[in-house]
Amino acid sequence: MKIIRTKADLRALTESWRRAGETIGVVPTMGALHAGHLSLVERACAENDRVIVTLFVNPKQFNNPEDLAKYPRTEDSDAEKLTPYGADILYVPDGAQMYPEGFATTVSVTGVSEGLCGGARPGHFDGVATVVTKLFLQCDADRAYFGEKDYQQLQVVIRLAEDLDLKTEIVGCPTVREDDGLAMSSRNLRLGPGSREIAPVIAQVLDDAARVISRGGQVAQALDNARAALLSAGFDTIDYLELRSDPDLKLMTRADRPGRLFLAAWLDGVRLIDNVPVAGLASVPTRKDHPLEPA
Ligand SMILES: Nc1ncnc2c1ncn2[C@@H]1O[C@H](COP(=O)(O)OP(=O)(O)OP(=O)(O)O)[C@@H](O)[C@H]1O
Ligand SMILES: CC(C)(CO)[C@@H](O)C(=O)[O-]
Ligand code: BAL
Repeated sequence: MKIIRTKADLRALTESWRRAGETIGVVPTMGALHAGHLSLVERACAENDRVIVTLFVNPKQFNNPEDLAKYPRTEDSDAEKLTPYGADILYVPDGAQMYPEGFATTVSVTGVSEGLCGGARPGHFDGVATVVTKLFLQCDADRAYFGEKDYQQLQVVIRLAEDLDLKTEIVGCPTVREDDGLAMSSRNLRLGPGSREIAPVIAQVLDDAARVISRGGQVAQALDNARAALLSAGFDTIDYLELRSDPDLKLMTRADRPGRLFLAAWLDGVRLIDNVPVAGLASVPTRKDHPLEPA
């Protein structure tokens, strides 16, 4: 696997692959690779002739300077972890390659980017949409691979690829979890040992709430119970815990169609996110069954 740092070197390679009629898959990352990322790389290698993994900690998607400063940077071990997978290139552009002086364009997606992480991290999805559009074009990508752990991001990217008539097909991949259920995430590295033990409560409360809701239980009550369980386990703040329809991410107050529960919460100064599917009910309980449920 070659490490490439400039757009010009990348272009020379992608053009030679194109001349040979080869397909190109891209896996955008911010590094600190774990088995979640590697599952995307494995799939990309199975479905494309050539694979580019990108590593760029994108300043435009961080609304919190401390979060950006503390983001893990582990290029050498990332390159080592990728070696057995057969990716062709690790593309590591710097800020000047991505945002040269005078850069003045933002890609902004409405609708699916609103609320959830878009509400809690103002400007975040503009930064993501702008950088992934550039990465798809720089890599001349036929396919791009994204994890469902960042489900709202996946929907934002699907929308922008369709709206901008990009040729890149967006492939969503399931969330990879630790044995105790915690969704793998680069930010997990920042949890102390005590917090690491508490963190899987996120997956447990989401699973419990999803089960209650898909059996017809009241959404508001299930979410209140989940919030109480998180706070008593030691989480400091809950940015959001919401039921949204899937895939348009509209707020739902009952599971009358397929939906997802979305959660972002702070533990030990680290912001963790997760989501789980909620099956739509075949027969929807009426307002009479649940008089306290909001309409
Ligand atoms: N546990 C996971 N399972 C599947 N895909 C994942 C997982 N974690 C991250 N990804 C995907 O990997 C890609 C790159 O993500 P990123 O580099 O931000 O890693 P991350 O672990 O999500 O880090 P962060 O701590 O910033 O959330 C994204 O498409 C993301 O959805
Ligand atoms: C897609 C992405 C690499 C864009 O910077 C980032 O948001 C991420 O790692 O999920
Ligand atoms: N995993 C999404 C990238 C971010 O948190 O900024």
